[in-house]
Amino acid sequence: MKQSKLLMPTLREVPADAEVKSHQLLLKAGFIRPVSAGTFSYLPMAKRVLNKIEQIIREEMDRIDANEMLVPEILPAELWQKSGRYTTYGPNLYKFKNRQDRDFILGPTHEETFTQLMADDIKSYKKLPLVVYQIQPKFRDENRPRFGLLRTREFIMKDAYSFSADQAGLDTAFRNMESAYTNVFDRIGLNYRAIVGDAGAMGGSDSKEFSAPAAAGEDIIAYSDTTDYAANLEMAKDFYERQKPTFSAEPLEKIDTPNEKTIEELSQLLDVPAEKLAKTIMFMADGELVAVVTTGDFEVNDVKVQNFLQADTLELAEEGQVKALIGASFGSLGPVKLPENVRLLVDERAADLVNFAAGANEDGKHYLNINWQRDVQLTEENIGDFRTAREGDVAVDGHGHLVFTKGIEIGHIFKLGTRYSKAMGAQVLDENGRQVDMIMGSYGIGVSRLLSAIVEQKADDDGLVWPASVAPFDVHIVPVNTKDDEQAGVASQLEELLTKQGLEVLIDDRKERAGVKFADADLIGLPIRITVGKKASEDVVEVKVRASNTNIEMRVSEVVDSVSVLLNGDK
Ligand SMILES: O=C(C[C@@H]1CCCCN1)Cn1cnc2cc(Cl)c(F)cc2c1=O
Ligand SMILES: [Mg+2]
Repeated sequence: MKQSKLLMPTLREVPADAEVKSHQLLLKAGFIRPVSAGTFSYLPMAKRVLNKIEQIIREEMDRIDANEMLVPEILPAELWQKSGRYTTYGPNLYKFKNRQDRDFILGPTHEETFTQLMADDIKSYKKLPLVVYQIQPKFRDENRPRFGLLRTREFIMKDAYSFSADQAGLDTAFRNMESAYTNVFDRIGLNYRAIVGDAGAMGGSDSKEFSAPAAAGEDIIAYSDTTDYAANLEMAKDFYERQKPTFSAEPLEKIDTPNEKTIEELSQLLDVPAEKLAKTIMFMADGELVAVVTTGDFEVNDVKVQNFLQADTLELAEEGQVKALIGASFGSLGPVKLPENVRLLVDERAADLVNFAAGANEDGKHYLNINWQRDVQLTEENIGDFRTAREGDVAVDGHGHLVFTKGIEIGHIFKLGTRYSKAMGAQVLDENGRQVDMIMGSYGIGVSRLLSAIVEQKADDDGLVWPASVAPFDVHIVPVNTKDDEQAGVASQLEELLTKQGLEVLIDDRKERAGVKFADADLIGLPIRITVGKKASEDVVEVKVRASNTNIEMRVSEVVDSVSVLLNGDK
C-alpha cells in the first residue's frame, strides 16, 4: 500500500484530555478519532489491527467448535423484561422508542437474545451442548467514559454463550473457552493473568477474569507473591482463621465522644488500635438498610456484600436516610440497639472482637466493652468475609503475601447456570424424558479494548509497537529520497518481492523530509522497517526491528528471507 493513499492523520501534538499512553498514541498516530464522549471511529490502521485480532479469535473459537453468528443490536424491551434486567440495569442501559412507540434497548450483552433463540428452537438434550458466539458492538451508557478505548459507551465485544443439558457440559465448555482465551492472548502477544473474578449480578457461580497488567488499568489485581493465587481486588481474600477467644466480659459502658467520629480519632481517645475497634458502614441493598461491621483496620468490600446478599442494587446509604432510620449520623454508628428492620452483617474478624468499642447509634456517644451475644445477637449466617484485602496481607491460601498491581480486564468468563434459561423458558427433554433447564455459560473478550491493552503494554517513547501477529502491515519500506530513482527502484523492487512472499507492505512514497518519515515510522510502529538510503547504490539497505529498536544492514537479496524469519519469530 502506498502511504500517500492511506488515511492516517498523524498529529504533532496530542489533545490534553488524553490522559493515558494508549489514548494519546492512538490519536497521535491517526488510528482513532472521537465522535462523541465514549465513541470512536477506527481509522484504517486501527481497523486493520481489529481485523487481525478478530481473525485470531475466530480461529480459536472455531477450534473449540463454537458457531459464529450475529444477533441484532436493537432489542425489544420484552426480552429484557423476561429476565428482569430491563429495570435492574439503571442508566447504563440505552433505552429508546421506535416509530410505533414500542420500547427497545441497545444491547449491552446478549444472554437473553441467545437464550430466547435456544428456547424457541432447541428441545432435546441430543442437540446439546452448543456454543455460539458473535463479534459485535455493545452499548453501555457509562457515566464517565475515559482513557480512550479502555472505557467507552460503544465497544466491540466477542461474546459467546454455551448451552448444555448438564453441569459436566458447562464445565467442559468453560474449560475449552479458558484454553481458547489463553491461545488468543498468547498469539496476540499480551501478558495477562487468569484471576478470580466477580460473578456479581450474572447470578452464576464462579467466574474468571483475564487481566492484562498495565498502569492505565482500572482494576486492582491482588496476587500472592509465592503461589498462583490471583484475584480482582473486588474478590481477593486475605487469610483469617476464626478465633475462640477466652475473655472476661467487662460491663457495657456508654461514653461521651463529642469530637470522635473516625476510627483514628476513637483509637486516639481510647488508646486502642484500629483492629480492636468496630467500623459500621450502612448500605441500601434493593432498598433495604444493611449495616456491615468490620474491624477498624479494614475497609468494607461492597462487591462481597452485594454478592453475599445477591442484591440487584447496592449503594452506600445517604446520611439523611441513616439519621431518619437509626437516629444517629455517620461516626456514631454501631451494631448495638440497631432497629429490628436493619440487617446486620459482621465480618469474621469483627465477629471475634471482645470488649470492643463502637458507635452507640446516638450522636456523640460510643459504647465500650461490647460483647457479641450479650449486647448484640449474632448468628453464623450474619458472619462472612466483607472486607477488602490489603497489600501485604497473607493470601487466602495461607501462603505468600498479597501484592497489588493495576490490570485491564480483557476477558471475563462466567458459569451462569440456569438463571437465563429459567427466565426465557429454555428447556430440553433429557435422556429420561424430563424437562430440564439448559445450563449456561457466557464468555466475553473486549476486542476494541485489546487495541489499547496492546499499546499500554508494548508502546515505547517513540510510539506504537505492534506485535507481528496483529500489526496493520508487516513491513514498512521507507525510501529516504523519493527524487532518487535508484532508491525508488530498490524500494519498489523490495515491495514486490515481499508482497510475493505474502507479506503486507506499506511504502512511504510521500514527498516528506527523511526526519519526518522516520519519526512517523517510529510512531505507527510496524514490526519491520526497511530504510532505502544512499547505500542502495551498493545494493545495501537497513532493516530495523521496531520492538527491539535494533538496526541491521544487509544486501537486498537477503532481505526477504531475514524479514520472514524476523516476523515469524514474533508471530
Ligand atoms: O456482560 C456481562 C456478562 C457477560 C460478559 C461476557 C459476555 C456476555 N456477557 C456483565 N455485564 C456488564 N455490564 C452490563 C451493563 C449493562 Cl448496561 C447491562 F445492561 C448489562 C451488563 C452486563 O451484563
Ligand atoms: Mg467483567
